[in-house]
Amino acid sequence: MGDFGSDGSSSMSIVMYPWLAFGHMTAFLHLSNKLAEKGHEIVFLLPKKALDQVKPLNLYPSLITFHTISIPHVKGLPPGAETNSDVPFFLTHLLAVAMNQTRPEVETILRTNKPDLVFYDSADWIPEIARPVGAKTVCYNTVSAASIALTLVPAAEREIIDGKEMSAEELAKPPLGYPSSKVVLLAREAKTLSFVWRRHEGIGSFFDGKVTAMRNCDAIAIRTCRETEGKFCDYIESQYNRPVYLTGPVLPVDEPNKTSLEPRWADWLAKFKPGSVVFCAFGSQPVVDKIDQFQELCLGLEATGLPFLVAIKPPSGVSTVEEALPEGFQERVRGRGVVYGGWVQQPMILDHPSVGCFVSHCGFGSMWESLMSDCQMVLVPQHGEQILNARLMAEEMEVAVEVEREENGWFSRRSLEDAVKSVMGEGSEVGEKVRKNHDKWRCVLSDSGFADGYISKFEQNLTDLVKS
Ligand SMILES: O=c1ccn([C@@H]2O[C@H](COP(=O)(O)OP(=O)(O)O[C@H]3OC[C@@H](O)[C@H](O)[C@H]3O)[C@@H](O)[C@H]2O)c(=O)[nH]1
Ligand SMILES: [O-]c1cc(O)cc2[o+]c(-c3ccc(O)cc3)c(O[C@@H]3O[C@H](CO)[C@@H](O)[C@H](O)[C@H]3O)cc12
Repeated sequence: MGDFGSDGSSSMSIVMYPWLAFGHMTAFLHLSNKLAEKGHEIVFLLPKKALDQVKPLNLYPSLITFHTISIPHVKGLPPGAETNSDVPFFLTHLLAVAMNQTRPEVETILRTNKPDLVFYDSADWIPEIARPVGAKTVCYNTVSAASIALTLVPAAEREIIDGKEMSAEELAKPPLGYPSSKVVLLAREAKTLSFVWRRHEGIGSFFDGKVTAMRNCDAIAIRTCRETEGKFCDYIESQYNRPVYLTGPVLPVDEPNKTSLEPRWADWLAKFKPGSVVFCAFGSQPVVDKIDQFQELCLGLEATGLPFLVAIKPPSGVSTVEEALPEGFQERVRGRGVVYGGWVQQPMILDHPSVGCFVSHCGFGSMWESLMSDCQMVLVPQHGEQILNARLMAEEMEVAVEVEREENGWFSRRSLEDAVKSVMGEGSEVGEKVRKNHDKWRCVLSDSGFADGYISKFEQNLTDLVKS
């Protein structure tokens, strides 16, 4: 490599400051590992509370240094809230306000470290404080290109009259030039997008923040690849007139000395036949909010007759998953079904030989992990972005089955049971089709040169950017 970096060394010095959500921090850390593997130095900014959970993912402690940031209390947030997991969805904007208040601390860090590059996704003021220290900025998006293309491009701007909420039809309308008729939302699903354009005092809307973040950076990066989302990436590039760099899937590789699956899950899973267990996980944030929908999920899995392991946050109104379980459920499924409210090692569970099906909320991280796994996939997306990821997987790539919902958005135990049986049942036509397509995609994505090729190209893009 040529010489680059402000001090003329051959390694770049990078600061990362992801949005205060585990799905984002985890994705930024996986990318940090890939860049550290190439010899670059990273200072990773995160809230204190997140450190214990994120630290074990650091594969290069000598090159990736964590720096904890104090997240101030903002009126209206639960006491001690530091990440999205501590905050109900409708208060997320207050967490963004709190993140904005960390600006002076981050500014000091940048002045001290004088990095070559700063990566961020939510803190749209990063370019203003990075430029004076000579750093280039990369707005790194850990969500699908499709979800950015549908709502977060200049052409998706909406005129909000007197703070009036938009109709579902208005929310569902793709922006001019949007490149897909399949990866779209039904009107009832688009209601979950109303948060995107809703204005909040002192901070504007989510749309304003993201558009500012992408307009002001030196380059936009997206955790995706051309093979799955090329047309969406081209659309974003044309909308922002900024270079769009792709990192590829950026999944953690199997390390020879990696930690093993917790014995309690390894031992439990070992009791079942290969490929027989249904693993169900809904990401790092509480997503199934209503207790009756939470119970329907449990009852649907019970009805499949298959062994199952669920990792999910409790719904609103209760503090543990046990309190939310349907009556008599634990007794009925004892020995073959577990619902757990804590953190599990999802990638290792997906890798376990006994696990044959993944019921997922289709967060973008989970989407990549499931594509790389051998599991059959059933999708139960909850919010706009996850619904778009699900459409990409079920409609464009045809590698998964999405659970059917009723007009009011409700999914029944029966529809979940049917979806699981359709992919797990022997001789099922749908099951065969998605398995075949999934196998093809896994082959492409797990080819030894595929992910490495993306990272090498990405590193070259960064090098050119720093030198420019
Ligand atoms: O118990 C758990 C829960 C989650 N995880 C990991 O945490 C990550 C969760 O990320 P996901 O993207 O799937 O889902 P989240 O809902 O947490 O993320 C959210 O923010 C990031 C976006 O890219 C997602 O699309 C959005 O849903 C995955 O890598 C998953 O393996 C665990 O390892 N254990
Ligand atoms: O729900 C969403 C629908 C959609 O069309 C786009 C997005 O984009 C993002 C996003 C996040 C980060 C980026 O760098 C770009 C886009 C979404 O992010 C999620 O927003 C939630 C509300 O603030 C937040 O709770 C969650 O942590 C984010 O992952 C959502 C949509």
